[in-house]
Amino acid sequence: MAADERLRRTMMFVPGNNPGLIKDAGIFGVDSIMFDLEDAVNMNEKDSARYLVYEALQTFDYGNAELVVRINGLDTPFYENDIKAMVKAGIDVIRLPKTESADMVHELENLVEAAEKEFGREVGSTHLMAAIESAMGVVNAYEIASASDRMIGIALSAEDYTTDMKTHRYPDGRELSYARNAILHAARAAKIAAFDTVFTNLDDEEGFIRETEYIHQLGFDGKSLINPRQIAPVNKVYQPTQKEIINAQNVMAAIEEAKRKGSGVIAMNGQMVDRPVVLRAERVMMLAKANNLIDAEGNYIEE
Ligand SMILES: CC(C)(COP(=O)(O)OP(=O)(O)OC[C@H]1O[C@@H](n2cnc3c(N)ncnc32)[C@H](O)[C@@H]1OP(=O)(O)O)[C@@H](O)C(=O)NCCC(=O)NCCSC(=O)C[C@@](O)(CC(=O)O)C(=O)O
Ligand SMILES: [Mg+2]
Repeated sequence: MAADERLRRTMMFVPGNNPGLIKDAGIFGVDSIMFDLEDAVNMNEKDSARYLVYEALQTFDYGNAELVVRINGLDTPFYENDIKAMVKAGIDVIRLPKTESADMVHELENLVEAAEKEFGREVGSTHLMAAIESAMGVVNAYEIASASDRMIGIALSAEDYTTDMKTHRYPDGRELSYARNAILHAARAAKIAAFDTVFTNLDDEEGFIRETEYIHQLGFDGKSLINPRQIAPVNKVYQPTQKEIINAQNVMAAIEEAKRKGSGVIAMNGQMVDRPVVLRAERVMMLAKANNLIDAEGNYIEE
């Protein structure tokens, strides 16, 4: 699947030092599995965690999930070995933590390219994403997002970000308002995905759903998660309604008719249907398919 055609509603952290969680990470139906070599792993376990994740990538079948690894930061002694091992293992995406500038993305990209050549991987096949965890990262969000053709997304990391901003996380999320909007605009301008931050109170399901509805409304592609219990609520929020699916089907049919008539625009029930409307309809159909709401012919399946 091309990197930009994927749904990325759910990207779940899996601590790289926990063999049990690593082994079972594929059973929950998450869109992207993110093995963590950074903050979930103690300093004295950095080498063993890297080895564990490398072996897991050789051994286990994670189905259609996109495989992501969060490497250690560029200010640590670990990141070069992380990059080499993960590229050698054929990881889909490397997530750089605490990204503050385009230069950091360039440094990562150069090392990834060298590793691809060293281990016989196709140059350009390893995609990149950046976690934005500071005021400097937010200010430079667009230059980070557009720093490389390999970039598939940028993510807000609110735990470190709120610390950098000398605040903390509140239930209403107002402290994240500027960062969310800046990151979303940077991602959209660079035509890559935008991921909202983790929600760390596993017992506050209501608060989690409220936050997910809010970031869905803003336009985020999805969220970073810490636990499988968070997958189903996100998918539910991102699930299109029957009305939206039927409208999307009608849009697709209308634009086909327009094409037959040699036009890129047509009216449907008095509403203009053009390229942006079609792109939105295509995304609705993609989400409907992912939620098993349409059959192979694209017909709505009654629940
Ligand atoms: C929180 C808890 C200990 C709770 O465990 P509990 O066991 O109590 O949970 P339960 O619900 O009972 O688990 C039910 C079943 O699922 C299994 N299960 C649970 N979690 C699973 C999982 N993640 N992957 C696969 N499997 C899983 C479990 O083993 C059990 O399996 P079983 O026993 O067979 O039934 C656990 O979830 C966990 O460790 N989470 C990951 C934490 C983590 O990675 N933090 C670092 C990333 S954030 C960060 O760094 C901040 C950031 O950098 C972020 C940014 O950059 O975006 C920033 O600055 O903001
Ligand atoms: Mg962090």
